[in-house]
Amino acid sequence: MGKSAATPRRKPNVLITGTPGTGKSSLAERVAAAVEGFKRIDVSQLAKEQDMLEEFDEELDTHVIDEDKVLDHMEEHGLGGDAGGVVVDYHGCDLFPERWFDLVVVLTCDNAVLYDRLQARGYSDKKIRGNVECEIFQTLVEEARDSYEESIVKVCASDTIDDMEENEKAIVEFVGAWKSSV
Ligand SMILES: Nc1ncnc2c1ncn2[C@@H]1O[C@H](COP(=O)(O)OP(=O)(O)OP(=O)(O)O)[C@@H](O)[C@H]1O
Repeated sequence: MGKSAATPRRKPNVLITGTPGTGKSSLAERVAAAVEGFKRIDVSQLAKEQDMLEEFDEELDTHVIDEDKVLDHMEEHGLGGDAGGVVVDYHGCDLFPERWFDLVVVLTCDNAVLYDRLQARGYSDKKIRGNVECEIFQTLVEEARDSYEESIVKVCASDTIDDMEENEKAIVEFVGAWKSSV
């Protein structure tokens, strides 16, 4: 993964996105554990903990986050300053300011593998179908490419534990190679 030094951040900020179940939380946890001083923000978890949820969306079978509140909170807690060193994971990417991130990793997964993972979570058939369709249509890949500069968007397979280890290694290397522009 190439280095981008367009910002004065001392450490890069990394966004991990992808369809639910592709492995964002698992990878973000590993990265945060592997890089000293790196902080993780799981956006869904944050919205729940800080009571920043809007109504329950019956159609999507999930809570909708209050984006304005979540973004303000994130800006104040690490994304707004020059320190950097935040790894964020969320199943969306077009809500965040483009300037926040130096690397955007989109995880993808084989449809059958994803189906099994979501079924193992006890999701309804409808919710599984919705998410697998999201993966088939490569919705998050397109959203990331529409929202961020092409050179910082990396699409990575996340089918196996080997993939996860490889993705972790690539992100850790990217962070290690980072040099601030000031
Ligand atoms: N690359 C992988 N290889 C094998 N299993 C994986 C991989 N990535 C994730 N898993 C497993 O798949 C399940 C879902 O992973 P995880 O919770 O990290 O996904 P997620 O993308 O963060 O989902 P959500 O958006 O719903 O939070 C977990 O049981 C995890 O252990």
